[in-house]
Amino acid sequence: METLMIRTQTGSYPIFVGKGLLPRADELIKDVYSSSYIITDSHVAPRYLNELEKTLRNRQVFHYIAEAGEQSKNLAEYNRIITDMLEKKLDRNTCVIALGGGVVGDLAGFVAATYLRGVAFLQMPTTLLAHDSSVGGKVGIDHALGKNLIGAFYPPAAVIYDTATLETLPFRELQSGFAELIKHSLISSPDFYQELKKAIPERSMLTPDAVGSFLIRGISVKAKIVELDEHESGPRKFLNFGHTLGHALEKELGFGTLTHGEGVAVGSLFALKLSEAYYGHPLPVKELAEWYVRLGLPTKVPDGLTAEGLMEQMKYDKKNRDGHYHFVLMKSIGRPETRQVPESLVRGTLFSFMNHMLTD
Ligand SMILES: NC(=O)c1ccc[n+]([C@@H]2O[C@H](COP(=O)([O-])OP(=O)(O)OC[C@H]3O[C@@H](n4cnc5c(N)ncnc54)[C@H](O)[C@@H]3O)[C@@H](O)[C@H]2O)c1
Ligand SMILES: O=C(O)C(=O)C[C@@H](O)[C@H](O)[C@H](O)COP(=O)(O)O
Ligand SMILES: [Zn+2]
Repeated sequence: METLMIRTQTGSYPIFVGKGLLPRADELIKDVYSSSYIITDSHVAPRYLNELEKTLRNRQVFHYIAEAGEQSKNLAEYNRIITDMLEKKLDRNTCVIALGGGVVGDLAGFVAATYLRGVAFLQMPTTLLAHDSSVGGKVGIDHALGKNLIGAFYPPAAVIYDTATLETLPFRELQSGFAELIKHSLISSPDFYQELKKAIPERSMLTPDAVGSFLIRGISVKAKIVELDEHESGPRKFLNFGHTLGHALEKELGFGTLTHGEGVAVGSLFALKLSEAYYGHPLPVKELAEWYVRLGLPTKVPDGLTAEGLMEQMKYDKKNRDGHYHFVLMKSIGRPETRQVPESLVRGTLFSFMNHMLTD
């Protein structure tokens, strides 16, 4: 097991990473609560819920199983969970445990942040993508008008990441999580990016064991940025690289159609194209696109979407200010910057991005 401590101005918490941690959850959770309330989903529950419940046998343990998928990250599901907790008369000495991927983590975290004005929260991630989502305290739900528009910063008391759970992850979810790991490499260092590309050049090499060796590195990139700027007034925005278009694609296609990582992959290519247009020098867009193709990740805006629809949707991005688009751009790999980008440049680059193959 490896342990990373994340220390911010508002507190600190451990991130435990290793195989076989699920049965050790009770030992790793230091505090004792009157009740544990596990929030999980319909794919994770049959595999891991029983195992977790058994380890928490000394407490009153409840669970809630949401339908798997992004469609559950909304106000209706949030309301059902809060109602269930209230009906069970759970008090403030309750610990909400998120057992699952980023959807469960974001939803359960928002429940924990708001139930009786806040109760303890624990993250137990089970997807590769959740190496990102379980760390840093961003919790929230989607609104019909856009992604993650309702939420809070609410750090967990601990993250317990049993990487053995990645063995049962569908391959598409491994690809999706890998896109966020690539993002962590892109925003941090050309060396990390090249090492990752060399180790996992294509889909047949993308296995839980292969990514396992880079997990701590990815988590460390995230943790260091969060330590500097927990509430996203500055450098934390870099973690949002590729998300402006990515989130718009997820929403416009209908939540759950594209995985989050697939959106981030296409969004990252667009952000690089926009960076080329903004700075006026070439960047390795084709190289990244070719890597995504070998990994089986998308590189294009899916058919059926319009540039104007996406321009409109990107207006909901939380980085924007005073009606202007703000993007995370890349001067070169490992050198992200947040910039206000003129609407005409965003529109022109988007039209061209939608009408040309990057890999030609
Ligand atoms: N809070 C943050 O900082 C942050 C960061 C990145 C992404 N996110 C959010 O995370 C969400 C995406 O997370 P995700 O990709 O983990 O999606 P997810 O939670 O929907 O999980 C993906 C799929 O895998 C299944 N699954 C999970 N663990 C499994 C396992 N071990 N074995 C078999 N199946 C398993 C789930 O049931 C689901 O069908 C998005 O809503 C995104 O916005 C949040
Ligand atoms: O932790 C962050 O900060 C991130 O931006 C990480 C992203 O990968 C993640 O998808 C996050 O949920 C996006 O946040 P949002 O503020 O753009 O909704
Ligand atoms: Zn993300």
